[in-house]
Amino acid sequence: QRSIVSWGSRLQKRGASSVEDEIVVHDDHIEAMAGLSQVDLSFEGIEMTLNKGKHKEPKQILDGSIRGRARPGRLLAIMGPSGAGKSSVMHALAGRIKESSALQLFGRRYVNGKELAGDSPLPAALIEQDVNFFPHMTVRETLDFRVQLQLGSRLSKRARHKVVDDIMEQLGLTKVADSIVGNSKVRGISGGERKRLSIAVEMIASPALIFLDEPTSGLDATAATKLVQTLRDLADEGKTIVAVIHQPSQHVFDKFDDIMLVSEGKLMYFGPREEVRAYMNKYGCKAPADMGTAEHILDCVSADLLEGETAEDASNRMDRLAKNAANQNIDLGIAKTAIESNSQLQRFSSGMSHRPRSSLLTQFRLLLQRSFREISRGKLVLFVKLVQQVTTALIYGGIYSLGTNQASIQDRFGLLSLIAIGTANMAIAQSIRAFPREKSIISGELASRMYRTLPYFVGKALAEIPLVTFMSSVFGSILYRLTGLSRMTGKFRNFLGLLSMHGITAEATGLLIGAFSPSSDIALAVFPAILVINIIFDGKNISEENTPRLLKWVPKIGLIRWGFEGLCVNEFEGLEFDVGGPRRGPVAKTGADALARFGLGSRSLGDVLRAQMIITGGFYALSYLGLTLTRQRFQVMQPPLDNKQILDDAKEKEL
Ligand SMILES: Nc1ncnc2c1ncn2[C@@H]1O[C@H](COP(=O)(O)OP(=O)(O)OP(=O)(O)O)[C@@H](O)[C@H]1O
Repeated sequence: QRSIVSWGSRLQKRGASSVEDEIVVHDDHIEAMAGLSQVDLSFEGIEMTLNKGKHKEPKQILDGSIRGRARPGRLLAIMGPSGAGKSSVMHALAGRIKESSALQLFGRRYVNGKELAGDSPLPAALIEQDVNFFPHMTVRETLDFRVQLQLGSRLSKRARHKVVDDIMEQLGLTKVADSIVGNSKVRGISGGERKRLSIAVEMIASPALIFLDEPTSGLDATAATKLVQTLRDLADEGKTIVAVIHQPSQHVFDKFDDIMLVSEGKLMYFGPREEVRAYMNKYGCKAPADMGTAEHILDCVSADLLEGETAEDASNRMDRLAKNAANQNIDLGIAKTAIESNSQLQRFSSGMSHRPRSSLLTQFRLLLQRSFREISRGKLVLFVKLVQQVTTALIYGGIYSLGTNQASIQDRFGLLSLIAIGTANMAIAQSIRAFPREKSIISGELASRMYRTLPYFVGKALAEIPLVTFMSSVFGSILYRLTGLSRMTGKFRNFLGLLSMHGITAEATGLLIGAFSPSSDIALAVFPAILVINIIFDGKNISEENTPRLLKWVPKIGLIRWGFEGLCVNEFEGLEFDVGGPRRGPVAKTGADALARFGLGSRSLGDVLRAQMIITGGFYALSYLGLTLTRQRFQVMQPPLDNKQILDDAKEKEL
C-alpha cells in the first residue's frame, strides 16, 4: 500500500512529478493521517473543573455548555474576554490539557462523525502562543531537520529540499531562509516570521486540523493580517483551522468563517461570523452603528457594564446570552450509529497514534548534529566562556607561585581544591542555565513523538564533551605554566585529562539537576545546596571517620571529591619537598607523605577515573530517567456524567 503525503500532491500539481514520486512514505501513521485528509471536528459537553482543596468549592473553568463544530475549509475563531476559558477550550479539543490531579475534564469529541476516545491524539497540529526554537539554526535548517525526522530518510536530498522550499514559499519565509531563528536574547527573524515558522514546522506532517493559540498576539496590525491571510489560504486548501483570537482588528476578524464566543467558561454564541452581529442585536445587545462587529461582540459577552446598564442589566444580559447559546441549534454532524463498540472506537484512535517516523540511528544523528551546531554557533556564549576561563587562569597564575618548600604543600592543596570547586561550579551553572530552556523546546517535540528521549539525550550529552574538553585545556594550559605545578613528564597531560573528565562529570551533574527541575528557577534554587554538599565532602573538609554514618555514601559520589583527589594524586606523586623553611604541621618529605596527611594516597589515577566514569554514567542514566518521568502528559477527556450517574454518586456519598 502506498500513501502520498499531501506535499507530494501539491508538488505534482506544479509538475514536479519526479520529486513527487519520491515522496511516498510507507508508514501507517502517514497513511492514517492521509486517510483523514479532511477533518470535521465536532464537540459537545466540554467541561473542566479545578478542585481547589478539600474544603473549597471546585472552580468550573468550563461549564459543559461548550459545543460546536470546526469544518474543513473553514476558519473558526474562539473569542471572549480575558480569562474566559478560550485557551482551555482549545487545548481540551486538541487533547493537550496538561495532566493534573486537581483537574477533571469531560466531554465528547467527534472526528468526521465518529466519537474519539478521550485519550486519543487528534491528527492535528497545535501551535502554542510562544514557540521556542533552537536560536542559532537558520529557518531552512530548522525545517530541514523536521522534514528529515518526520518524513524519514527515504527522501532524497533533492526531494527534501523541494519540500522545505515549498513550505517556506507557502508561509512567506523564503526571504529569511538563511537567517538564524533567534529568540528574546539572540537577534534573529522578526516575531511575525517566527510565528509563521511555528506554523511551517507543523505543516510538514500535513495535518488536516490546525489549532493555534493567539497566533496574532504581539504582532502589529500588518503582520497580524498577513498571518491570518496565511491561515485563510490554508483553510482554502481544505484544512480545518481553529484559532484563539484575542481582540482582533476588524480586518483580522473578517477573515474568519465561524465564531465561538466564550465567557466565564460558558458558550455565548456559536455560528457563522456574518450572523453574529444580527444575533446579538436580536438578543438584546444592540450594536452602535459606528462600532465594528469584533469590538461589539466582545463587549456583549463581557461582564463589564455597557453604557447605560446597571449591574443587574449586565448580569441578565450574560444569563440571557448563555441560555440562548445553550438552546442554539448547532448541527454537529454526528452519525450516532457510527460507534458500534468500544473496540471500534479504540481502533479508530490507535490508527492515529503518533510515533517517531525515522529510525533511532537517524534520530540520533540529526539530534547530535543539531546539539553540536547549536553549541558551536553560540559565538557570544563561547566567547564569554573563553574569557571566563582565561581570566580565572590568569588570576590563579598571578597569585600562586609554587615552589618545593613545606608551605607549598598547603598552597598546592589549596590551588587544586579551588580548581576542582571552580570547574564544577562553572560547568554545573552553565548546564543548569541552558538546559531548562532547551527542555521547553524539546518537551513539545517529544510530546509530538517526533523522536525518542534516548537518542536526544545521548546526542546532547556527547555534543557537550568536545567543548568541555577544549575549555578545560585552555584553562589548564595557562594556569599550569603560570602557577608552577609539577614539571614531571606526563603530569601536564594527565592534568588536562583529569580536568576535562571533572568538567564532564560536572556537566552531567548539571544535566541531572536540570532534568528533574520543572524550571530553571527551581534548578538554580537547588544548585547552591548541591554545590555546598559537594564542597563539604570534597575529601579534605571533613574526615572519613567523622562523616555522619547516614551520609557515608555521599563522598562516594562526590563530584568535587573525586576531581580533587585525582588532581592531587597526579600532582603530588613523585614530588619531593625541601625540609627547611616555613612549615605547616609535621614535615612531609615526599608527595606521598603529603597525600597521606589527607588520607588521599591509597587510590591510583585509574581508580579516580573509574569512579568519575561511573558517576557520570549514573548521572546520565538518572537524567534520562528524569526526562522520561517529567515528560508532559495530557489530561484524558472523560465522557460527560449522565444524570443517573450523578444521582448514584450523590447517593453513594450520602451513605
Ligand atoms: N490548569 C489550570 N489550573 C488552574 N487554573 C486554570 C487552569 N487552566 C485554566 N485555568 C483558569 O481558568 C481560567 C480560564 O483560563 P484560559 O487560559 O482558558 O482563559 P483565556 O480566555 O484563554 O484567557 P486569556 O485570554 O487571558 O489568555 C483562568 O482563570 C485560568 O486561571
